[in-house]
Amino acid sequence: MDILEKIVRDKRDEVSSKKKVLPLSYLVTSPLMQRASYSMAKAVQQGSGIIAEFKRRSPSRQVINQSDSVIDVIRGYQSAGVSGISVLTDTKYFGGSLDDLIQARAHLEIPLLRKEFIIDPYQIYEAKVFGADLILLIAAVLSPEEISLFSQLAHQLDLEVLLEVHNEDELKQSDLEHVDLVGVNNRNLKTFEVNLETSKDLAPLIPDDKVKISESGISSPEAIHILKGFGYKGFLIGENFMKTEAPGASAKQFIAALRDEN
Ligand SMILES: O=P(O)(O)OC[C@@H](O)[C@@H](O)c1c[nH]c2ccccc12
Repeated sequence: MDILEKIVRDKRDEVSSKKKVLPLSYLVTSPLMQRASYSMAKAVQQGSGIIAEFKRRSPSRQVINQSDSVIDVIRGYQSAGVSGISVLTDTKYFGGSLDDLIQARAHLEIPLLRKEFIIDPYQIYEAKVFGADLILLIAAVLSPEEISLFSQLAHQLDLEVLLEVHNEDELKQSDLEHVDLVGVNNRNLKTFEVNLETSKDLAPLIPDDKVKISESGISSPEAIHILKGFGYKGFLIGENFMKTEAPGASAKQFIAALRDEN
């Protein structure tokens, strides 16, 4: 069993326990379901394009940053001029939580992505209630039918959809009708290998009406410059900022360097 299969197996158990404690009917009737959302698709096209991630640890790197609080980091990111924020909500493998998402929401006026392994509609309602503006759907763990159903549900809840792919087959098999942004993950979630060529190779296969996002392993303004040449508008960056002393200040420097290049 590879790591992705393990994560998904644990996620199914987690979701089924949660439903017993907080039934879907409670989420659906929450007044928070009516909250207006920010558009990541618009934000990345109008701003720096950087989507900065709050990430304490990951299966490929046990300690990235265990000391900074979510509020300090995302406030720093926001004032650095990022277009949006991503918060991991998986606890077992990434050390995140829904509480991180709630805290982030309370301090942000820019789009917020719930970074999660979504395998059940329940988690999409959760994303809405706990403050996200968009959800991630990972093609490697969903059937084409699930991608279609989950993305329709997200739109009904006024959430945008970022569909993550990392090869041609995943892209071709996916129903993109209700997908707003297509993210190419440069990290293979099964082997953890990172290769920016993945973004370059898949770029021409992504339909023009989808906002292109390049995810993972991005550590220099030069890389962004190259990816922009392939049509990418958004850039999801976690470790490169989180592993430094001051993630917000690092993001600020990075964005200043980007502007200098243009
Ligand atoms: O820390 P990085 O290499 O900059 O990567 C960020 C983000 O792309 C990565 O955390 C990620 C991309 N897709 C995911 C799916 C699940 C968990 C995490 C991820």
